[in-house]
Amino acid sequence: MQQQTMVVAIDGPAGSGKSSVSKAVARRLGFGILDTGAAYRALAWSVLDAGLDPEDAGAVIAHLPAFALDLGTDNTGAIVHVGRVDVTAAIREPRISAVVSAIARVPEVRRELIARFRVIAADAPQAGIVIEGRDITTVVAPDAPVRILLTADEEVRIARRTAELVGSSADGAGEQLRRRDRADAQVVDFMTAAEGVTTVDSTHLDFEQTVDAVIDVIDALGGRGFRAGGASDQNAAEAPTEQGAAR
Ligand SMILES: Nc1ncnc2c1ncn2[C@@H]1O[C@H](COP(=O)(O)OP(=O)(O)O)[C@@H](O)[C@H]1O
Ligand SMILES: Nc1ccn([C@@H]2O[C@H](COP(=O)(O)OP(=O)(O)O)[C@@H](O)[C@H]2O)c(=O)n1
Repeated sequence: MQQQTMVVAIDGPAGSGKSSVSKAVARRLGFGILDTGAAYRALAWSVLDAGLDPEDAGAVIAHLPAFALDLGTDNTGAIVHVGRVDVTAAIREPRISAVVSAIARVPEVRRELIARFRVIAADAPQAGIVIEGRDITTVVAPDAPVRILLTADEEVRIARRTAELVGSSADGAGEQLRRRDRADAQVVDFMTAAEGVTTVDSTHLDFEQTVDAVIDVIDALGGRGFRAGGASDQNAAEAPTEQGAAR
């Protein structure tokens, strides 16, 4: 990862608020965003679109060279294209959530997408970028100056995710989220903070409070100073290890 681009790395389970909170944080700081989950989802979409079986790792790997991903970093709502098709909305459909973990567990897929993430982050036009996913703090950008694990209790995450869905797509959303977390956790540990990673628990925080808690961590680590001049103008304070957890 080129360090000219200030990186804020955020990991967490499904429904913890990674993409919505990251976007709001990025908007406040004038940073870009990189939603890595959107890339895995776009690959799942592309595999289905090509009529391939997402459980067939060999077929998925063979499909990678043809996978023309264009992942925007604009913090007002990153657009996702596969080739010329805008898949921004389609990749959120339950049929994609149902198969994405099978694709994301293939090591060759992870290697390829991580390489693409590094290029996108390094080429981002903004001074900084918030990269969010499952393995950002540990694998994609372990040297990022700001690394955060965003968590919330499972019932709260399910309630937030279900509230977004309408009608029949809400049915079974909780069970699907649980199943996906279980499958994903076999590949990377995103439930416990790695060394040097600050936990923000949003269980008892509303959306704005969560955004504030993340910004507080960034400020405590001197991350905001990168905004103006490309280098931190604050002394990196000792990072808090827990933020935002109401007690
Ligand atoms: N602290 C919070 N309080 C209430 N709702 C939240 C909070 N954080 C996120 N949300 C909402 O929860 C839903 C899931 O968030 P999302 O950003 O999609 O999570 P993730 O990207 O981790 O799966 C969204 O509707 C979002 O607006
Ligand atoms: N860094 C990442 C990000 C996502 N993923 C995979 O991509 C899927 C979709 O990620 P997402 O972040 O869009 O999921 P939500 O948390 O938004 O529900 C996850 O369920 C993982 O299987 C991953 O393996 N590694």
